Amino acid sequence: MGFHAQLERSWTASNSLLCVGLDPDPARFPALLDGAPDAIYRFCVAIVDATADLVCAFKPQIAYFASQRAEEPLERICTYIREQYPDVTLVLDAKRGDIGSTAEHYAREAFGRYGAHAVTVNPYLGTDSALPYFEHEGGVIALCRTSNPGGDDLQNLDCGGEPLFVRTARMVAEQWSQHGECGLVVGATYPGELERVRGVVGDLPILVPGIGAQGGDPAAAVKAGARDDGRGLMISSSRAVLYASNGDDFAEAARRTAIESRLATLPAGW
Ligand SMILES: O=c1ccn([C@@H]2O[C@H](COP(=O)(O)O)[C@@H](O)[C@H]2O)c(=O)[nH]1
Repeated sequence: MGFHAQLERSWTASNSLLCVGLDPDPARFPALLDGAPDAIYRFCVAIVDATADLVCAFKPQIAYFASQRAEEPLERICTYIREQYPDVTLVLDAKRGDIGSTAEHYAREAFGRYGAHAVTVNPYLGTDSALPYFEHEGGVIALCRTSNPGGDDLQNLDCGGEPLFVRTARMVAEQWSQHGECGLVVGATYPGELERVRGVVGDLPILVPGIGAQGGDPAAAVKAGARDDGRGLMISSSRAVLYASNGDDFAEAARRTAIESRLATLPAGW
């Protein structure tokens, strides 16, 4: 099943726009996992089990695993999500971008090694850098207007009468989408830009990080970015859910925060 069909299935099954990000930081783990064998895997699986019925997507961020030499646990976590929660979409947050011959390997990493339904990419190298991903079934989610303030440095530069992030959205919707299934990343911290991107990209899915720890307003993100049918968004929160408690109750606390975040991101009428 392709990325878009998988995501529609996830929205139907969960009635949720919430995506939980898996950004495991052992320094913030509860004491019961301190120095424990396989702590990253156990932490992530506990979070996944506690929140899977509340989310449309999980989004592991690869740097948190690679910096801990934990790519092999990440493989097992991805397999676990795919096997135990087939209704949930798996987005690998990798933000790769390189020339085609190297991008081929990034695509094999995301879709072959980790079995992601979609992967985030940096679009800066242009259309040919994305083509190797489209040799696979998975989706390509391009950075468009990132959630950090410094995103303005380049993404808001004038680009022939429109900001670069709008030009990026247009490129993905009009050119990349001819080759395969796409989406975009727009931060919840910039609802005005999110609304503008939705106006350019039609029904394409938008991954929206920036609620929770980064302070984005979930309701404003839904209002700005949801499609007419209320779908179209994966609104992502990582640290606020993962580290809701650093006690033995971390999984229950994560679930409580995920329940609140799901409610805060429910479109009107759902
Ligand atoms: O524009 C972007 C793109 C990606 N991210 C990633 O999302 C999570 C956010 O974590 P929080 O703890 O919810 O702030 C993280 O993995 C980032 O790498 C983003 O924040 N903004």
